Amino acid sequence: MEMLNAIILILFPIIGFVLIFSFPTKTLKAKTASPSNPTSYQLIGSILSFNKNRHRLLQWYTDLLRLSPSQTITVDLLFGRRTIITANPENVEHILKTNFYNFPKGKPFTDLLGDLLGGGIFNSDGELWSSQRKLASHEFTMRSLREFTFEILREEVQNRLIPVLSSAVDCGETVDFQEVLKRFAFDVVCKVSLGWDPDCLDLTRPVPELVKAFDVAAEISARRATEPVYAVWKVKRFLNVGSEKRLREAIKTVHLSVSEIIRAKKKSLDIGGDVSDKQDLLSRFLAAGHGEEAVRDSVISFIMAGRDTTSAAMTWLFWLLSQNDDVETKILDELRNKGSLGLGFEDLREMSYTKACLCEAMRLYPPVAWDSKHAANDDILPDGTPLKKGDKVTYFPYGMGRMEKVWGKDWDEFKPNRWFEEEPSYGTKPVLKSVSSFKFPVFQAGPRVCIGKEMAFTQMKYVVGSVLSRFKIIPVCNNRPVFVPLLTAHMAGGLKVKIKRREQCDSMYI
Ligand code: HEM
Repeated sequence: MEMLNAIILILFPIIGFVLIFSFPTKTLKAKTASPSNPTSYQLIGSILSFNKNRHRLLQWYTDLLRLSPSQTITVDLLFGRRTIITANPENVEHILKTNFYNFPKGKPFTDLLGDLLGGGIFNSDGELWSSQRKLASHEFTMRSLREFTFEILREEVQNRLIPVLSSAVDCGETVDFQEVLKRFAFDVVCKVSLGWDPDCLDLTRPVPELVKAFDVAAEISARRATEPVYAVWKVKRFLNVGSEKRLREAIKTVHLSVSEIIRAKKKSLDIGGDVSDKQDLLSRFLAAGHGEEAVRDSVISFIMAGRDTTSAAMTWLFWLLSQNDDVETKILDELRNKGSLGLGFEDLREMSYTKACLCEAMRLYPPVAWDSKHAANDDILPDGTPLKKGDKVTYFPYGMGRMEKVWGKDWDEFKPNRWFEEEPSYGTKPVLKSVSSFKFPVFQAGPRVCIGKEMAFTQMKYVVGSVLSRFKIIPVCNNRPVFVPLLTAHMAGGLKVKIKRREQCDSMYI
């Protein structure tokens, strides 16, 4: 086996080199728009251009989409799957809603995450997806889940997040705020999904093995998609070498740990258990009679979907606020009118300015930068772009948030006011605009819209409000941070900050 590994490892780059350089490649070529010709740009055979831009795909695609008359491009790579990338809201509506059944995630996508997520809701199509969606949607509309989640948030913020930040103030430490928010979100999503507390917000303790395993598994699974030749990761997986070997080990840790938690939960449910033990998603799925493996896949999907998304959005918002004092002051004004005993559920509903800030941060830095489906049959997008069965079709929230045609000339400004019907003025209750989810598909849209959207806003408003009313967050470095996409986006190198206590803290709330 060792010998075989060595032979393939030597042969693979050679074969790759020959494949890439033995075919003529063309650089970007614009097609003239006409009714019979799609109004999209086409990149033909340009594996070299792809490779050259591999480290800056977000920017490359965004620039090309701006040049395209209908904000749609077609990438045709030699040996690769044809990919259509769109930032056009009408196309997005067609893909995510109007012709939803023609755009499943598809096997090429579910293969990438299949080892980790199995047939969980996040990684399935058809009947397998639909039955999980029905059950989960039912649970997510239940008041009991909302109350349970809010209680978890309150505990995690009051007993862990605030003390961690207070101690950083007292010691004058520099803190990686992205890491703090990630650990916070992991605790919350595990408590909601599994009824299990990983207790990882304590920065003095090493990151728990399960958290590390989730990080490794998510990162390597996502990197599979960026291999220029799709088969590379499959060969590595077959041989169990390199990153695929690390992935296999990480997935084993995740599966074993979650299975152990499920067995313990089943035992506690069998013997009656405490009622508070039964409010998490795991207990709800077990009560619905699903098998152990199906439940395991489902809860892992929820953890994956809910763990880094909220922390990514908040990390970027805190950075944007540090650059926009006037916006931060307006959030503080909104908080000033809230009760003295901490934020309540009703207070959160009224925090429309904070919600606008979150939306504006996610417009520029969406936690899920792009997302792909695969055409089940030939089709034509509303802008005239033809699709063949099997084509990869990507809608692109990152590019959409940066299109003048979608957001106007001031698209690059951080302007929460754009989310209101009218400029909010002091003393009046601002009304949020209803913005099409196909223009802002940060939570996806249509039948597969993010199931945790409301939970996410509750969590983010609660954290932003609780932190800002007590502390000023000051980045130690003034450079613009780098946005890294992967499965969920993050800030390269984290967000290193100093934290100051606000003087008026006591007069706001505890
Ligand atoms: C800012 C926070 C969040 C953002 C931006 C976000 C975004 C998204 C997006 C873009 C999708 C579609 C992904 C795809 O189909 O490939 C999705 C799906 C999903 N999200 Fe979220 N999400 C967030 C928070 C959460 C939270 C907190 C949870 C739950 C704990 C959650 C649960 C899910 C689930 C279960 C799905 C799969 C839905 C389905 O396929 O039917 N999300 N989310």
